[in-house]
Amino acid sequence: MLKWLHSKKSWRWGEMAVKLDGKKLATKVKQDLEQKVSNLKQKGITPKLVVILVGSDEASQVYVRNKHRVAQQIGIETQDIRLPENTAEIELLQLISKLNADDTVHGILVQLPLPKQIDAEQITDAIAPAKDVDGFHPQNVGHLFMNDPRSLPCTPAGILRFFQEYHLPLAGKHAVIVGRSNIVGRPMAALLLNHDATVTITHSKTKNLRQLTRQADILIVAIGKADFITGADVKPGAVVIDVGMNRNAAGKLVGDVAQSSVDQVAGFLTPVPGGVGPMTIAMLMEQTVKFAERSVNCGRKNVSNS
Ligand SMILES: NC(=O)C1=CN([C@@H]2O[C@H](COP(=O)(O)OP(=O)(O)OC[C@H]3O[C@@H](n4cnc5c(N)ncnc54)[C@H](OP(=O)(O)O)[C@@H]3O)[C@@H](O)[C@H]2O)C=CC1
Ligand SMILES: Nc1nc(=O)c2c([nH]1)NC[C@@H]1CN(c3ccc(C(=O)N[C@@H](CCC(=O)O)C(=O)O)cc3)C=[N+]21
Ligand SMILES: [Mg+2]
Repeated sequence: MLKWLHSKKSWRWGEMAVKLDGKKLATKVKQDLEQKVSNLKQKGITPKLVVILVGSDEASQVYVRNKHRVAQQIGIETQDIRLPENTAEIELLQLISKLNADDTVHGILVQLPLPKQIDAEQITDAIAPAKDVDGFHPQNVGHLFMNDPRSLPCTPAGILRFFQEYHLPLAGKHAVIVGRSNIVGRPMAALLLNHDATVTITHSKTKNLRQLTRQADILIVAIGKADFITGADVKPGAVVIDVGMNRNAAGKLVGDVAQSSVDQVAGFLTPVPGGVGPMTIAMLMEQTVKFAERSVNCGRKNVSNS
């Protein structure tokens, strides 16, 4: 269905961009996963994801709730661990070490951002690479950059899935990424490079950033500033991926892209909500199931933390 949509489409002036429908694609991913989970359950294995949330950040609570809801739809077991804002780093490290050693746990996710007394790097380093569903552990980051990925960060993985589903070519395309965070911009760059795109990474110190975005065949925007990219910054026909999640003055969820103006220029565009967000969660589920499946292939019931 989505494939058909794209094959009939070529971009023309004055046409609106094709919407890259993350909600729909996530539903498809989830249906495939339901089958895989049911196969695993017949072998006596229930995929299990543990999500840890420290403190009471409001946006984080919404995302964590969404993760549990989607897991439940698919049949993935989740454990919801809430810790107070003033939790000490050592307590969180001890909890992670316990979960690393627990053979019934296939994936561990510590929701970011963390309160300031906790060093996020210490925490990502502590999660066993084989249970690192976020792909944030330095070992997994290294594998990704060496084009031998073991665990992919969910947001870049979800974005890649759009290109595959809609048959949008990557090889030789100029991809410009706005933002260089460890969770989106940097791993996205590595993933696109692995797929033979020519990648430019831009950030707050970049000079003439909008001259670069206008050259992009593929534009990925992940900075956290509403309406940062407008139609004037986009090459006609480009694929534009809006990763941003911002609340505007009216309390409405908006991305980093001025959607109505970019819609007139881009060939393809992800909406907010219903674009990258649902795909991020779908990829988290997919990774959890993969880790659980690997535990079967190892001839044991569960993955060890080595
Ligand atoms: N839909 C989803 O699944 C997800 C959405 N998000 C959303 O994406 C957005 C980005 O998140 P995240 O990557 O964690 O962001 P961070 O805040 O960690 O990083 C922001 C990046 O944007 C750059 N930046 C900030 N302002 C500008 C500017 N004016 N011009 C150019 N670059 C700028 C920063 O540059 P510098 O490095 O120089 O400071 C930095 O690299 C947020 O809105 C977040 O909520 C995030 C993860 C998943
Ligand atoms: N360890 C860790 N891993 C993450 O993957 C991680 C994280 N920390 N911290 C925060 C960011 C952000 N993130 C989102 C996930 C889902 C939606 C999502 O479901 N968005 C919906 C709407 C949600 C709403 O209505 O507010 C949508 O775009 O349609 C958004 C953002 C994961 N992140
Ligand atoms: Mg979205």
